[in-house]
Amino acid sequence: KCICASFFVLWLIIAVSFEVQLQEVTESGNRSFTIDYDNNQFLKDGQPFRYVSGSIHYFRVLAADWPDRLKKLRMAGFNAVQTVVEWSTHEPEPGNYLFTENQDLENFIMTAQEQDLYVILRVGPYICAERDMGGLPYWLLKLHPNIRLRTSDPAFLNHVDAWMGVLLPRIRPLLYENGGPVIMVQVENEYGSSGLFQCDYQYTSHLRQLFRHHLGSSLVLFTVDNPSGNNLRCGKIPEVYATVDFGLDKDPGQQFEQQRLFEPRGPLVNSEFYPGWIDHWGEPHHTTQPEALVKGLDAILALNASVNMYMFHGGTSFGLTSGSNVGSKFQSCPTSYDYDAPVSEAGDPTDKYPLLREVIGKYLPLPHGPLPPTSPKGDYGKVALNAVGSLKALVSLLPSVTAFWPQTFEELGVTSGLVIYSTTVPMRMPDPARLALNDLHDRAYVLVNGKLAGTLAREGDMSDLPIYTPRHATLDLVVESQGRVSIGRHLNDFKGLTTNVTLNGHVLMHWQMTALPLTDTSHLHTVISRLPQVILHSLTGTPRGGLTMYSGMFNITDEDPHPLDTFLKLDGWGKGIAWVNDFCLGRYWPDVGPQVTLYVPGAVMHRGDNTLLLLELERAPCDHPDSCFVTLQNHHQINGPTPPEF
Ligand SMILES: CCCC/N=C1\SC[C@@H]2[C@H](O)[C@H](O)[C@@H](O)CN12
Repeated sequence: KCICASFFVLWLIIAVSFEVQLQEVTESGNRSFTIDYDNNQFLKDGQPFRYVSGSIHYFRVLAADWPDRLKKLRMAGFNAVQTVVEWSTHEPEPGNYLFTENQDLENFIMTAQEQDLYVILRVGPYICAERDMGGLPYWLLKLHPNIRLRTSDPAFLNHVDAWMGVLLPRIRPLLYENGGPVIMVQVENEYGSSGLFQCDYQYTSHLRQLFRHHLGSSLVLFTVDNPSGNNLRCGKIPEVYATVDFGLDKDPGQQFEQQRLFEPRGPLVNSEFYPGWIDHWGEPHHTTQPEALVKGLDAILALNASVNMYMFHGGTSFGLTSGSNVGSKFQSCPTSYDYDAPVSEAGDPTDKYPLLREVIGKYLPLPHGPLPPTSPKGDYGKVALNAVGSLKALVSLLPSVTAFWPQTFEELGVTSGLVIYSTTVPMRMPDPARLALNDLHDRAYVLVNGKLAGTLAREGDMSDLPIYTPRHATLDLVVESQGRVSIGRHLNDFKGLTTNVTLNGHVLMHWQMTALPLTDTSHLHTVISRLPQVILHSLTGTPRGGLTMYSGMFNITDEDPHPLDTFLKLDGWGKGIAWVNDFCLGRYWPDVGPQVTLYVPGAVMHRGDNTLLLLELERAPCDHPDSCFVTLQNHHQINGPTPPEF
């Protein structure tokens, strides 16, 4: 009798406990994801939950490859994916919203759910991420030249409200409580840590209210800041959970002590644990040792913390979307966003991958199944190229603008690409005359009467180029944007000639400006198709083959239903932009590295004839037709030699 009574009491306790938990979950008939401040943990449906997340940015991977990359994240033992949402990707021009194909954010989120992953969204509006202007659309500078970005400036907030009024209603149905995988949403990005030196609490509080209005009151909102100095003091938003970010060189215990100063209770969270770091053109590729990475992750997980690895898979800044930084000098970011991540830019598991799965397996149940293999790569060999026209000849077919003073890219309505600024030297100058661009953003090729006289760079001395200018000489400045600064006080990084140009101290006026927006090839195709009219001009822009368009064809006869990923090797080429079919692969600059190949996803090619287009700005190995080629090879080279003089 005693035993029966004990069993009954035990059963009763279990039943009541289960009922209480079920009550929590189904009280409002919804699922729940909350913070348990009493036990310093997350609760999912009332049960303790810890996430081990990896960052994959959907806009740095083709939609065709999302299932593969997300599956690799899950099979590595991670249970969540984190991505930033890039405003400029979805609204390239005011009111022009893109949410399809490679910009189909909802599809990415639902694909993650299909791969048994929760989703953590960092919706900005500012995201940093080494993107052009930190993900903010360039047209904010066009519409409001004096705008104060990332503040409560109405010129900024009005557009933020409109953008979030489009984005957040798309996200609400995908929240965990509504049946979707989205468990948390981040407000802004490192607001206290990204060198703004302004703590506009009106701005950050406005964002909190805006997010609550669109996403409801129960969603976990969070911020992230580097936990040094006063960062968290400036970045913490009342009623929004503060998390930190730090790399494997830091002691997790000490870093989380900083978080505890602002969140005395609640889960420990490292929102960005780095397996690599930012690369810049002309610097060595940053890497970390697998053992150190695993040891660092183990130490974080042993503290029962939740963590996101930034990046799990970095992918590629296709097109001209990569940003830049301004430290001691201007530093532009390469097209590859490999980040020495556990899954390489081309989507292959690295030697870090199995080690991470092993350490995560100490804390979370691992999915069963074979580890993903390295995918085969295409070796399509040499592609012969021919010059199709000098840039100057091509540009002569485009509409231009005249103005007294030089205008910026933004004033001309150019997101990214080139602007050719032309003027006539008004008077006879002593030879040589000193050309000064004063504030060049970012790189300029200087031509006098159509002949290259020199190159000026923002990271160099742009204020003293000796040139020989006959009377009434034509001065052309081919100016390239290398990506807007993505962090800090230089975020409003206007591109082009942002101040006056002087020659021996004389201010040059009366400029003709021709924009060459380079976001896709449809524009260039139109121009090139009118080639016969410009064939009279010299085919190449400079004696070394720079400032010239080159085109070639390659045929893919794989029996494979689709072409294989491959890598574009540009031996002997200098610096430029490459397209395959109508897809802009991005900038190349093998002259300075560290990447000397461009990743070419199989999804941008097709069986049969494919076109390859290069806009080469500096030099081409085309003195002889036999040497004028590039190679599509089966391996990537992203830590190539960096010349000391760069
Ligand atoms: C204290 C300076 C912190 C700068 N933050 C960086 S540099 C690399 C990474 C990415 O930009 C990421 O988008 C940022 O959130 C954090 N971070």
